[in-house]
Amino acid sequence: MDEGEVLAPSTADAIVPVFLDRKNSLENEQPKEESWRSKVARRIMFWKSAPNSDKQSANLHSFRKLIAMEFRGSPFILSFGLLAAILEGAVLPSFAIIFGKNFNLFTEGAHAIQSTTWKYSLAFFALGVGVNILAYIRVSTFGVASEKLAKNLRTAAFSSLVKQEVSFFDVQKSGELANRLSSDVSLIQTGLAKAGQYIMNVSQCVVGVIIGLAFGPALAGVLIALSPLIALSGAVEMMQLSGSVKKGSEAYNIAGSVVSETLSNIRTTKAFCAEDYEASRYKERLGPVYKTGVVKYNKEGLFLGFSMLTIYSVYALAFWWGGTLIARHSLNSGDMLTVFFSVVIGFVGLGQAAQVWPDVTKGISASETLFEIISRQPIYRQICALPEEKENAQSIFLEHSIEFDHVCFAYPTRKDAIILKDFSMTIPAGKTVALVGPSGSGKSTIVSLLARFYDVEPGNGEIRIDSRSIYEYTPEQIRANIGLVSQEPVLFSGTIEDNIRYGNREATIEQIQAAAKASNAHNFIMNLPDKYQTQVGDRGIQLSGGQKQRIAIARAILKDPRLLLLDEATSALDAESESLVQEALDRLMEDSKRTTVVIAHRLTTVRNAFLIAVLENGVLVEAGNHDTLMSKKDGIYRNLVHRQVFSDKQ
Ligand SMILES: Nc1ncnc2c1ncn2[C@@H]1O[C@H](COP(=O)(O)OP(=O)(O)OP(=O)(O)O)[C@@H](O)[C@H]1O
Repeated sequence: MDEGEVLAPSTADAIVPVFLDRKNSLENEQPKEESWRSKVARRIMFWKSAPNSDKQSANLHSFRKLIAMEFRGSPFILSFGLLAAILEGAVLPSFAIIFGKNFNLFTEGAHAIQSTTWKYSLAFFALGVGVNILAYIRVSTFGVASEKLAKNLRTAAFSSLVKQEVSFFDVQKSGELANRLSSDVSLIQTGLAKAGQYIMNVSQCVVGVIIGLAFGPALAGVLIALSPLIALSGAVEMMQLSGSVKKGSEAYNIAGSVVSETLSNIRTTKAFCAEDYEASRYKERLGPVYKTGVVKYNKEGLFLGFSMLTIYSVYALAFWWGGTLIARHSLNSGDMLTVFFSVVIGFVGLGQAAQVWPDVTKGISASETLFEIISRQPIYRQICALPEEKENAQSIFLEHSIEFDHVCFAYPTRKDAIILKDFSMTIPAGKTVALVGPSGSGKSTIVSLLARFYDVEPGNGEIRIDSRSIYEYTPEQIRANIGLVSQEPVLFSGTIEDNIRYGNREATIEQIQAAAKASNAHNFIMNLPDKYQTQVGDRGIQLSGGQKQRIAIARAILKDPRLLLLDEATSALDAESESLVQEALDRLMEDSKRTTVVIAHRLTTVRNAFLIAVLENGVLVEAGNHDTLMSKKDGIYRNLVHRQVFSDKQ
């Protein structure tokens, strides 16, 4: 196979799946003749989710997956529930048979009533006991199965979500995704629970109609012929109701956004004394919710009344026709009542089935969007090395250098804005390299490319680690060797110990304390009432910026990474915190096995770096150590340093 050859997904038997939607750039790619490329035979494979051609087939597909998932999870429970639902549905109209027979008995005189009526009473009681047991089995089995399904779906969706590439989250709103896990799964859960009722109702309808036809086809036929009328009135009522409910919830969603926005930004609201303003904004948006509610209840009353009128009209006709048949001796009174009640109970079942059907379909369509998340494969660039080369790549990491070779990069969401322009730089292993330059010049972008948060498109330059393309490693292999401390240290709710342990989940408490000591965090932690067991609050809100930063550094120390990425780790701190954090960082950078890329706003913190790279608008404009760059008359770095010294003095 030629170097740089691209295999179609069907022919590539990739070791690691690769996902990239960059057809255009591929077409333009001109593979360069480079010696490192000949070291490994490799293939590039591209994968893209096949678009769903047809909504209905997608729904059906998701439904099948859902059922398969459910049966895999709890085959016994659900089969048992299904059987119970069918039997329960059949029992309900059967009552009409006993009712009809008992009625006929009442016309046969006192002796017959006294000697036989207890049998019918017993039969009624037996049906009651049967329905009781079957209803319990149906509700509990479908309920348990739906809980189990919800748990499985949430787990699968969440683990798929966290595996997606970073650019996925640039497009998708995290709130919306979280909402899917909550509301879509609830819809599916309700759908499944209601499916039990639906099956029971359908069985009730079928058995009711069969009994009716068996006992009095002439009457049952008329009732069945009128059933579309009942169904139509019920459907109109349902459509009106669901339309109003949708409008109501849409109106409330608009109002509800004020609540979530205000509560999540409560500090800003308070700082601007905007509590009353927000309250009145909420009240104003609740206006349409109220109006929709008024319309909804008026319509509900009107259509309920209309549907009741239709039902009673059908009853009236049925009794008139039933009476006529009795008068003609075509039907006895008991059978007339059996037919009437069994068919009516059947219709009631049909009506109830129609009512729960929207919940079932909502569950099915929610499963479609959820399965989209579950089955989505992350898109990233991967060059698959031969197995032995791959193994080698994992065991040796960053022994020589990192090279950026004519890298051009634009973010996937803003393809027309080129952030890095023909950027080349070599970072020797074991050294500290600083990136400086004005805001927006692309410093953090370089860190993101190293952490494989984003990938450089083929043909737009290369990033190499020890002369091997960074894309021969999987993102996980790279990240396992990286420690990232960012400007905004992110802590998770939990204890301080939990947060430091994030760097190495196998670490002992002694190792955690050693890391905290090295990051100058141990002393402040020991002064807290619960020490390492102190809860840091949501996103670490109960700690100061400097404290959070030192915990983030302890986390990075515990990981003991080969490559340390410090993205303005001290910029938001006061002088005292900064010196404590800087001290911790210096200690972390000291390790001769560790390579460090540091972005620093304060240039005093990077003067000891082996190499300082100055960026402007994504272009490397200067590079060298502090002394070399300071010796350059009118040098950009020199000017930046002078400007900063001047502003510090002021
Ligand atoms: N996820 C993203 N999607 C699209 N554009 C982005 C994204 N992240 C950054 N950018 C853009 O890339 C450019 C470079 O940003 P970058 O964060 O790399 O700059 P920087 O030099 O680190 O800036 P600062 O010193 O302010 O952190 C900016 O114009 C920014 O708007």
